Amino acid sequence: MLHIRNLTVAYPGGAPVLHAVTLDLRSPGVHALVGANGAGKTTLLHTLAGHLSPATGTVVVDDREVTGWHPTAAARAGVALVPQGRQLWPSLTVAEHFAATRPARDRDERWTVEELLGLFPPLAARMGHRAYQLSGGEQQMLTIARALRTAPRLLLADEPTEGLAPIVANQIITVLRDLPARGVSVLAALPHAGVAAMIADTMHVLASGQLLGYTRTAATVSDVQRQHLTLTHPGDERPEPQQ
Ligand SMILES: Nc1ncnc2c1ncn2[C@@H]1O[C@H](COP(=O)(O)OP(=O)(O)OP(=O)(O)O)[C@@H](O)[C@H]1O
Repeated sequence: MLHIRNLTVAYPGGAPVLHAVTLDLRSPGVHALVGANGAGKTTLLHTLAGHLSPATGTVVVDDREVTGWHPTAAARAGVALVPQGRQLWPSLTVAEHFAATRPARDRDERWTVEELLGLFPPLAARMGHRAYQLSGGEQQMLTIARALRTAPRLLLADEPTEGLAPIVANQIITVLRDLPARGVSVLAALPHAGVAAMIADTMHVLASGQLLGYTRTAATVSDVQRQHLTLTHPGDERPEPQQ
């Protein structure tokens, strides 16, 4: 599904912020990228979505090498980004967001507006409202719905519950959890193992630009935190094999 090999990424004029990241997601599902602020989660998702080109390494999605592709080409390969901070078009209505976004690939898959409103019922009453008039939760729903409109097979979600009230965060989590059953896998960047444990089948731990290993969420949250702490100590690094 997704195979990342030795990915090193730097911003222009800067030192690398991702160091030889290797990650395999072989099974459809919800996968979490867990790490503290500045660990490199956003950088990795933006590289996968084609917004950044790696200095070295490769990215393969469904047997197609997409390394360094333009974002529209990555979208055609079935990758969609739900960016941190939402980045909606403030003056466009919900309906106009849907109208302006089309499936990116020659695939049979389609998310109709009705299906998207079924996932996010609060948006149904807001079709004529502009993005800036929506609540934070509604904006996040629209951001995810807009990404799904491109008919992805892999949804990259950058801190999808950030800043949301618990009840709204739970609505978002429920939708993300159900997406694999509808043919969409999820890679979600999350700062806390607790939320990751609610969402994900596997957690991949990123620290200071290095991917340290993964754990299944069957482990308790405290196990994950202990493993993270252990793994972040040089000399104690014994990453589990990547899935
Ligand atoms: N546009 C940029 N130019 C230069 N450096 C950047 C840029 N964006 C991020 N960085 C740096 O890259 C490193 C990784 O940042 P990144 O945003 O990927 O981490 P993150 O894990 O997503 O953290 P956060 O949760 O705070 O977004 C940080 O040191 C950050 O300062």
